[in-house]
Amino acid sequence: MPPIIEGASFMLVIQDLSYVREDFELSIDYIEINKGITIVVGSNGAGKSTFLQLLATAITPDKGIVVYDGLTIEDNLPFVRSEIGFLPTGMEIYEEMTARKFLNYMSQLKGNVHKTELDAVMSTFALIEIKNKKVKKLSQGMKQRLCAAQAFLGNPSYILLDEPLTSLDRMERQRFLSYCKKQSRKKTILIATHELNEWEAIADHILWLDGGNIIFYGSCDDWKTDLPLSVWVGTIPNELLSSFQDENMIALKLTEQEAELRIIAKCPPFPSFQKVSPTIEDAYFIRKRMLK
Ligand SMILES: Nc1ncnc2c1ncn2[C@@H]1O[C@H](COP(=O)(O)OP(=O)(O)OP(=O)(O)O)[C@@H](O)[C@H]1O
Repeated sequence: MPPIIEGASFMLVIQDLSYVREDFELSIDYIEINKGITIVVGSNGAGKSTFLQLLATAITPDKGIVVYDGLTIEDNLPFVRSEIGFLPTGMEIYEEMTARKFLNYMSQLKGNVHKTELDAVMSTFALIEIKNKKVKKLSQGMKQRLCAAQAFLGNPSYILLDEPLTSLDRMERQRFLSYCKKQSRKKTILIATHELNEWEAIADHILWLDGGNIIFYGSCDDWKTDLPLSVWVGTIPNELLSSFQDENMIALKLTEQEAELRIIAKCPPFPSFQKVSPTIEDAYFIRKRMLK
C-alpha cells in the first residue's frame, strides 16, 4: 500500500480523458481539482453523474487518466478505491437488512472500519434511532442519510456525492452541509447538484459541465465575477408582469396585487429596481444564457 503522505494535497488531475456512451461523450483535456468542496453543476444530461462515476472508478474511461494525489488506478487500484467514498443516485440497498447491518456490511467491504468510527458516522447522520429498522421500512430521507453515511465510512480522502440533499428535510440538510464543510478541510469533495443556493455558503469551487465538456472550473468568487448581466430586485404591479421574458426572471413571488421579481438584465428594468450581488445560482443563469 502506498504510504500516506503528511500534508497530502488530495488533488485530482484529469488528463486527456474521453468516455463515450452511445450519443454522448464526456471529454476533458486537462484539469486539476483542488481540496475542498467543488459543486458540479450543469443541466440535465450534461454529464455530472457520468463524471462522478468515472472519478469513483465505477466506469472506465475509453481514453485518458485520472491521478489521485499522484496515483493512478493502473498501478494502485485497490488503494485508490479505498480512498474513495461514493454516493451514486438511486443507490439500491438490501431491503431486508437493518440500517446497522447495512453499515456493518459496507464497513467490512471498506476494510473493517473501527466500531467507534462507525458509531460516530451513525450519530452524525442521525441513524442511531433507526439502526434496527429494516431498510424497506425507512422513509426516503432516512434511506438517503444511510446511503450518504456509507460514503464517509473508512475516512476516504475523495468524497463523491450525486445529489446528496435529495429527500432530506431542512434540518438534515443543514446538518449535512456543515458536516461536509468540516470534512472538506482535509478532503476533496465533489457534489453533483441542481440545488446551487444550498451550497452557496460552503462551496469552495464550481465545476460547470455542459454537453460533456467542462466550461468552467474555479473559485466561487471568480464564478460570480465579470458577468455580462446584472441581477436586479424589485416589485411591480401584476399587470406589468407580461412585459418580462421568462428567461430573464430568476425568481418570482406573487401577492394579490404585486409581483416581487429577481431579474437578470444589463440595466434596471424599472428605476425602482435595486442591483444586488449575484448568488452562485444567479451566475449560473447568466452564464447559461450567454452560452446559448
Ligand atoms: N446507462 C446509460 N446508457 C446510455 N446513455 C446514458 C446512460 N446513462 C446516462 N446516459 C446519457 O449520458 C449523458 C450524461 O448523463 P448523466 O446522467 O451523466 O447527466 P447528468 O448531468 O448527471 O444529468 P441529470 O442532471 O439529469 O442527473 C446523457 O445524455 C444521458 O442520456
